[in-house]
Amino acid sequence: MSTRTSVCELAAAHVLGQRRMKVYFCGSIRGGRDDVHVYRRIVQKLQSYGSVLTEHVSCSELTDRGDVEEVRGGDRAIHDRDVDWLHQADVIVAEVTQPSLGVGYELGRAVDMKKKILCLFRPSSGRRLSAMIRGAEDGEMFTVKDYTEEEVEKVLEEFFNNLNRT
Ligand SMILES: O=c1[nH]c(=O)n([C@H]2C[C@H](O)[C@@H](COP(=O)(O)O)O2)cc1CO
Repeated sequence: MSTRTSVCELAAAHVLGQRRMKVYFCGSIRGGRDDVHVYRRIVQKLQSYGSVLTEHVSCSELTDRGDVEEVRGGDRAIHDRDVDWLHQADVIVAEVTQPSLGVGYELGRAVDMKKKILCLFRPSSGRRLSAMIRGAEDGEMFTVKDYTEEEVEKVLEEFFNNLNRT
């Protein structure tokens, strides 16, 4: 079964046999935790579609030190765990308003893995999104969506409903 078929079928049913859709959520950690309340809202909504591999990114207790204390093996172990999760993921959702080297790296790796990707950006931040993210939009596998915090659940609903049709 191709990755695309699998994503569509999983999105349609939220489950396939015993397997729930796996979502990888990317959000800034060492890049700054200012938007953690938005990450929380996104992850709560994503959990209605499947299991979120990176729920820790949305935890308000997680500081900009990262989860080094929780993960034995330090930064190398965090990197290897997250790349492994990226391989497992059916879909990637990234909040890209707060610039983060780690999120940019994850997105580059996910493109290489031919994953379906949604990037969410809030223009109200006054920031201008990197051309390497905005310019990666391809109308199929890589989507960039400008949004306001109030409409975040609706934007996610639209994206996951469209996965059913593609
Ligand atoms: O402790 C961590 N745990 C972790 O899972 N990450 C991953 C998940 C996030 O989507 C992304 C954040 O990268 P950064 O820390 O450069 O902002 O990297 C990053 C760190 C710290 O860099």
